[in-house]
Amino acid sequence: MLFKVEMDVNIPLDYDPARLDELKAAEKALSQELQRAGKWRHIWRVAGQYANVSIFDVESNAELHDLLMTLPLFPFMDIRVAPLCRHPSSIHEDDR
Ligand SMILES: O=C(O)CC1=CCC(=O)O1
Repeated sequence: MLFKVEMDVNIPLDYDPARLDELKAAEKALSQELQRAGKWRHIWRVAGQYANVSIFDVESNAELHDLLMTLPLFPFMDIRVAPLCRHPSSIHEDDR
């Protein structure tokens, strides 16, 4: 199942910079692990914003929920999720 996930990151201005660096490093490591596993298909920075648009490929709504909850930056994120399905004009056979 494919989902568009929009993540806005809002870090408090007085948050400890060293702790923030740790969280960002952990977030990057987990994101890249999930990308290698094929679960996190795409991640794009939204220009001019501390935000991304991502495409996830997971088995269920519950798997997506559990995965998003494990993100180290989850406590600082506003997340919007939209389910995706194949567009009838798509030429990509592997789109589902
Ligand atoms: O910087 C972001 O958009 C938040 C984020 C998600 C995965 C990652 O590595 O950073």
